[in-house]
This record gives sequence, C-alpha cells and structure tokens, in this order.
Amino acid sequence: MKIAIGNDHVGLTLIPTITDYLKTKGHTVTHIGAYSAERANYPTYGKEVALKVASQEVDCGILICGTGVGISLAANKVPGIRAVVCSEPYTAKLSKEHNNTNILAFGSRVIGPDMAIMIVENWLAATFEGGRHGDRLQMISQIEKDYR
Ligand SMILES: O=C[C@H](O)[C@H](O)[C@H](O)COP(=O)(O)O
Repeated sequence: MKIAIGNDHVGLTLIPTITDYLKTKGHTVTHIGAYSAERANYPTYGKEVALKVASQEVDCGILICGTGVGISLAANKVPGIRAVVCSEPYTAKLSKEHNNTNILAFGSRVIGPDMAIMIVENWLAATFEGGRHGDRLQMISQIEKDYR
C-alpha cells in the first residue's frame, strides 16, 4: 500500500518505529512532517496527509501528535476524510470494519512504540464490512455536503 505519514514535533518520536515497521511489511511510505523537535503546528501536517488521502494519491494515512487529537481534528476537516484516534487495537480494527476510516491517528504522549505497532497492524489488516455500515457512512457524507 501507499501510506502517507505525518506528525508534529511531539509525534516525531514515534516516526522511526512506525516507518520502519511499514517498510518492513512492504508498504511505500511518504513522510510529511515536522522533522525536528522544534515546536510545530499539527494542523499543517494533518491537512497535508488528509489531502493526499482524499485525492487518492495514497491509500491511507497515519498521523501522530501528542495525543492524536489535534492532528486528527485537522484531517477530519478535509471532505472525504474519516480519521480516528486510537489508543488500543480493538478500536482501530472496528474503526475500519464499521467506519471505513482512512486515517489512523495516535499520540506519542499516550502510547509507546509496541502499542503503536499493534494498533497500526490491526488497522491495516481490517476490512470494511459495508452493508448497514455503508448506509451510515453515506449519512455522514451527506452531513458534509449539507455544510459545504
Ligand atoms: O492535539 C494536539 C497535540 O497533542 C500536540 O502535539 C500538542 O498540543 C503540542 O503541545 P506543545 O506545543 O505544548 O508541545
């Protein structure tokens, strides 16, 4: 898969672990992020990764900030994006199966490298189930259209 990964200055600490893991699994990784510990603004990176996902330049995205909250909020402002913040693998799996999330976010101040890998692994392995869940996603898309 083609995966875009983005981070702010806090999320940078988990980038080598996640990037190495993804490459080991054969994925192509595009890194868009803060590249130093100098304070940076997460909306910049959340938006940039979200635009790549929405335009289908990549298959999905992974975003990391301190908590995963701010960067996912920014990504979710881009039409077509369904970003989820996860601190454990169960939500990551269900967010794909039921909500067809296209961006996974987590926080480097919340979880460590091993948990981050478990979350990524479960998210990437899961498949959207469609059916009633697809109907609900259409309702979400409609809300987006209503307020455009
Ligand atoms: O949701 C926002 C993220 O957790 C940011 O990584 C965090 O707010 C950055 O905080 P600071 O600028 O204090 O390092």
